[in-house]
Amino acid sequence: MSAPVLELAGVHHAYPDGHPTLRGVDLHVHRGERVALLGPNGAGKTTLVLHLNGILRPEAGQVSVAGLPVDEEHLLEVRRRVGVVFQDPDDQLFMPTVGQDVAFGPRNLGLRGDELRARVEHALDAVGMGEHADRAPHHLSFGQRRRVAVATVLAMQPDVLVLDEPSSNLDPASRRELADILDRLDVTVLMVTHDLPYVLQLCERSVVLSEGRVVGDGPTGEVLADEALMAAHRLELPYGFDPRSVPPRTRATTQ
Ligand SMILES: Nc1ncnc2c1ncn2[C@@H]1O[C@H](COP(=O)(O)OP(=O)(O)OP(=O)(O)O)[C@@H](O)[C@H]1O
Repeated sequence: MSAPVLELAGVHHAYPDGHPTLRGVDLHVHRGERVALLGPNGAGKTTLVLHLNGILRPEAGQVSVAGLPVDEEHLLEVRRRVGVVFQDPDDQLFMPTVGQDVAFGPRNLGLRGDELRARVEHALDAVGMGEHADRAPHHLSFGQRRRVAVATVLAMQPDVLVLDEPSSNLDPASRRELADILDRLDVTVLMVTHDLPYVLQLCERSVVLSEGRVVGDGPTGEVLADEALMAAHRLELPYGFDPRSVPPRTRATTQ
């Protein structure tokens, strides 16, 4: 089996106020996997994500991406390889047009001309926004802005796409459209979410984080059917939703 594309080993973290957030997290994600990171409010999910691209550093333990330690020396390469789509697309869109926003990252990598144009087109097409390259991001709907935020990350051709609450604030149609888009992408995914039906649809594996520790990790159908685990960590499926009624998502991982 090849080295994991994401690896956290014994990761501890506390914010400057001393509040401990991660208490010895071990997590391996292999290429091709789609993993949901679940857990109650305050479990440490966003804190964990911020360790993947070096915004936060562990007090103890190691984080590595595609075999590279997340440290000062490897930061640029790590940030190319892990693309994080934050919850608010407006944190990621700041250029006058959609096309310029999507071009921003690859341009910083040195791409120019036809190569840059092709990269932008491909990323916008992947999220169904190819027709909108010349529009101003602030003229788009929230759902369209979230898709463009995904495209800004895809344009970097990351090894891992990390999504923080991808379905939040989307109407049902936009939620479904984004699920279809994510389902078609051929990239390793780590998705932080409270939307458990989304997880059943998109992620074959689920990891449960609670009070800064991994307390569950397994096939999504099994994790969500574990009533004791779910109740202990404030995870609730919509009323009447039976995780066993959804066929388990299976994907071949390239290991
Ligand atoms: N900048 C900060 N300074 C101090 N404490 C923080 C900071 N950011 C988060 N925390 C605390 O760290 C803990 C973990 O927060 P985090 O945002 O990682 O949780 P989460 O699992 O992503 O929660 P949610 O599901 O609500 O988004 C919480 O107790 C939170 O109050």
